Amino acid sequence: MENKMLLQSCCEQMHVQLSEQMAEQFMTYMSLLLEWNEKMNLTAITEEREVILKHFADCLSLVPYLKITESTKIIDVGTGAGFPGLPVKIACPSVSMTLLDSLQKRIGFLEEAIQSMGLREVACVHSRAEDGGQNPLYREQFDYCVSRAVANLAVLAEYCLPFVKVGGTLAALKGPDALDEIKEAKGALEKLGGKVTEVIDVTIPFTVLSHKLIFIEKVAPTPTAYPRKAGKISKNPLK
Ligand SMILES: C[S@@+](CC[C@H](N)C(=O)[O-])C[C@H]1O[C@@H](n2cnc3c(N)ncnc32)[C@H](O)[C@@H]1O
Repeated sequence: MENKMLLQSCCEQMHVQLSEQMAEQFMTYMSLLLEWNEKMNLTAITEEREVILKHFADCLSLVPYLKITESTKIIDVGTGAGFPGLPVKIACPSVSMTLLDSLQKRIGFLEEAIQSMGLREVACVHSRAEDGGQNPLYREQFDYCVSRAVANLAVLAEYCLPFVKVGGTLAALKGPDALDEIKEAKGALEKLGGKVTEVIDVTIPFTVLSHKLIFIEKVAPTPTAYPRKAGKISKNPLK
């Protein structure tokens, strides 16, 4: 199946609205991703079909579960080459999206991709989550924090929940061990002001691949002691 048709078909199956313009933006994103990937390590996925299924469709599986308004602000922590933040932004153009990563060279790629796709209201931030979460510009400023493949849930929650407003949500794309991670993160979530509200199983169309979407509501402000300084969080995860 031709690339654009494959993406459109995935979106139909996942109940994601995809206009012709959005489909074109995804094709631009894919070309740039594969071109830049020859010069720097952005993704281990190098086949176009796999990019569509394992990156684009995988990330777009979040979209039907997000409550988007004209003023929704989202941050993607540990975005890498823009996943899941850029697919979400393309599919939900009204959101204000912040893409945060600690690696400067990935930010260079993101800036070119955003410009080439003509996206507005996307900010790229070169920062560790540990620093960004203590910065008043970003702390408790977002309706959603989204994240994929960055850390186990106890560590991820400390990276991400400080960015989320009370009443907002951390949405994490997780693999098959998600339920064990939730159990292990129970104490961390309580300390950080988070509460798991929903876990959804998703199968990526045209594949046997599945993942879990974990939704964690921010039910109380995160104490100012969190996030702790770089290094401390992953060495000594909250219990
Ligand atoms: C395995 S990659 C995943 C990238 C992307 N989320 C995806 O799903 O393709 C992990 C990314 O998280 C970033 N990262 C790891 N720890 C981080 C931290 N403490 N603060 C900010 N970014 C971090 C890395 O630089 C890397 O780009």
